[in-house]
Amino acid sequence: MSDPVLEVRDLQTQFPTDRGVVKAVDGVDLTIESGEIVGLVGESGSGKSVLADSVVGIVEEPGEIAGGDVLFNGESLLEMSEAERESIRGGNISMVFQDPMNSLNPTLRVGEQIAETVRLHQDVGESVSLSAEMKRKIVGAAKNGEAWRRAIEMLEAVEIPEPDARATDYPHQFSGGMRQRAMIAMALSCEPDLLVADEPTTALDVTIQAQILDELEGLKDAFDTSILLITHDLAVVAETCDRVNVMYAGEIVERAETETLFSSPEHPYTQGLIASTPRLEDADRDLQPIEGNVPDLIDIPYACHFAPRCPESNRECFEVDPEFRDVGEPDDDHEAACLRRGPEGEQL
Ligand SMILES: Nc1ncnc2c1ncn2[C@@H]1O[C@H](COP(=O)(O)OP(=O)(O)OP(=O)(O)O)[C@@H](O)[C@H]1O
Ligand code: NI
Repeated sequence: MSDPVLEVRDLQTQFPTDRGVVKAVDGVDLTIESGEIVGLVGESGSGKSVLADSVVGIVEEPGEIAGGDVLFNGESLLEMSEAERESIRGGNISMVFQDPMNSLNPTLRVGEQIAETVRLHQDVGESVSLSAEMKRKIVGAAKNGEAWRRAIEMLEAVEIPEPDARATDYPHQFSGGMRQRAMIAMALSCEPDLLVADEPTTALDVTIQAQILDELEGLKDAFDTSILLITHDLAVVAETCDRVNVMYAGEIVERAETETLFSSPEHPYTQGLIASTPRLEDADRDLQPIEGNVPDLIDIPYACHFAPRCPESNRECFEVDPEFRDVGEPDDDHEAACLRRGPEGEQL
């Protein structure tokens, strides 16, 4: 089997502060195989964005990766020279954010920005990973020597109506949904192997959100891009992802295929998240919020970070670090890090 597109190993990302070291990512493992959409879900403050930033190499100073590794197509991003990392960031890994205004330049026409990305990052003639149809279009555009043409094709690919005309608009002339599409177009214009999308639809209304997620799935196939999709919205995960990682207070606590995770969640935190989420199947059921809050990530003094909020925790949970164990059906590839779960006899 080929290397996974992304392999995060025992990653630690920390921020020194006056009050102590914030361990925002505290020993995370995460893998994305080629062609997968993998969800990363968890409450606000659990470390999802810091994990995403670590993967893309844009952790804000004075934050730093204090341990572990990030492998991209089998190669350590942390061992590369800054120049090599830059080149990967420019072409092989792209990121989209919640607020497209952070990525779009307000003073440049949308088409120009995408064309600029095309010019900077890619020799279009060498593109190999696209679907035949997309390739015909794009290579066709390249033959005309027109990054601009390609920018329009990209806008068309993300279903911006009248892309020829809209390419000459400035970002503020686009609706929120169109800006988000434009940003996705820009991110995909360099044909990345991996797209890291941090809450890409959170600011949008539900209908537009659903359309964009649909498109993202289509684009994943057309461009052969794997996606790490970060959200605190379980409904988004349920609709879009192949597999899900649940993150809590700097750690991954459960991972499974999406269907499995929703039909038989194992970790008490995941169960709590699902029980507190309104937009899943049986909308009528009573919502049960998880009591308490995500802890301050400085020096959490107990072993399982969820123990104080967990309805099932006992003394061991505060004292013994929970390792990942297989849970659920034997062939399910379903793991949870909870002392109270796992094979009979191993549970505390
Ligand atoms: N620059 C920073 N300096 C200090 N602490 C930080 C910094 N950036 C993030 N953190 C801390 O890291 C923790 C994780 O934050 P992060 O933004 O990754 O959470 P999140 O899961 O993405 O939440 P949300 O769903 O609200 O986006 C938080 O406790 C946050 O305060
Ligand atoms: Ni975030």
